[in-house]
Amino acid sequence: MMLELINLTKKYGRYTAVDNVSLKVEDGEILGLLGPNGAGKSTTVSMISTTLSPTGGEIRISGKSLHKHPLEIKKIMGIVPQDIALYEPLSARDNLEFFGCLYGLSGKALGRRVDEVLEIIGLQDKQKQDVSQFSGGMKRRVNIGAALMNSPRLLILDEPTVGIDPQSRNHILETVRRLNRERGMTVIYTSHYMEEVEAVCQRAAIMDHGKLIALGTKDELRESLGVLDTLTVDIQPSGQAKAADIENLPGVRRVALEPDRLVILLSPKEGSPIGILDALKQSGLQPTSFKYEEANLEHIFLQVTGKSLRD
Ligand SMILES: Nc1ncnc2c1ncn2[C@@H]1O[C@H](COP(=O)(O)OP(=O)(O)OP(=O)(O)O)[C@@H](O)[C@H]1O
Repeated sequence: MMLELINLTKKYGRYTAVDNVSLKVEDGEILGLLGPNGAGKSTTVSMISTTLSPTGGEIRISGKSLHKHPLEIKKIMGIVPQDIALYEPLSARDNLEFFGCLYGLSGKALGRRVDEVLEIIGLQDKQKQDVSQFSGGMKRRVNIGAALMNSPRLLILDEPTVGIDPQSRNHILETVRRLNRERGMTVIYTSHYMEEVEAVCQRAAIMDHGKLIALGTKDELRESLGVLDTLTVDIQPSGQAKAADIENLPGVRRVALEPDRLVILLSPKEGSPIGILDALKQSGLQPTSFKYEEANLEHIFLQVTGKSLRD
């Protein structure tokens, strides 16, 4: 077990920003931390990175209490904060060297690690340029590089792709996947972008009003929350469909009947699209084509928080 939060709580006066959150992150896992603005994601991440101290509860990393062993544990963590913290007049290489020194590296070992990290973040060609000349996306990559200098086993990224160009964004997503795949790095990834979390993370934790309200793989969340999938079936315009008949099929929750199309909301737990298509054929309808859309994280999020992530 890489990380365990046990009843983690943070209060500001009477306001509870993180409310009794418990969760476990396995070794080698990428966990997405999702939530609308003010949900408590950054506060949670700041407690894990020791920049904030909890009001209650406990954080364990690799089985050890963070409160009791902060220095030892910080050696295995890399934190990429939301705000970029670099020395603008220095080059990318000098910035990485600086962070390496903070982690106690020096001499040849430092030089080697800087080369490795420049390769990981894909900025070997630009290593001599001052960071002040970099785009937002390139600065973000150097920021990630700084967190990688001590070869962390647990990497925590707080909204790493906000407001950057698509090329750097793709590079960052691929870097996270690569670090996880090739080095078995455990990653916590907070984001507003649902498709990023779907593309990168094995599980997602959804927070709202300081509470953890859902946790699991996309399929687990769909199942446990009863989120509905959508089956759209094109039918011969001459076919006679009766909404009532279709609504009685297993798993069907709602049917919209159009002259040449049926839109069916289906519980994946209780019914299958194949079963419905068969039943439609048997009742004399002729489906000409169909589209099945599984509920994605965006739908799941909307259902559990009642909000869209990009409000
Ligand atoms: N120092 C503080 N004093 C009082 N309230 C605070 C303080 N810091 C944060 N909060 C409040 O705690 C809540 C959680 O904030 P947090 O930054 O953790 O949310 P978040 O999920 O990271 O949102 P965002 O995506 O906007 O960063 C917010 O309502 C915020 O206003």
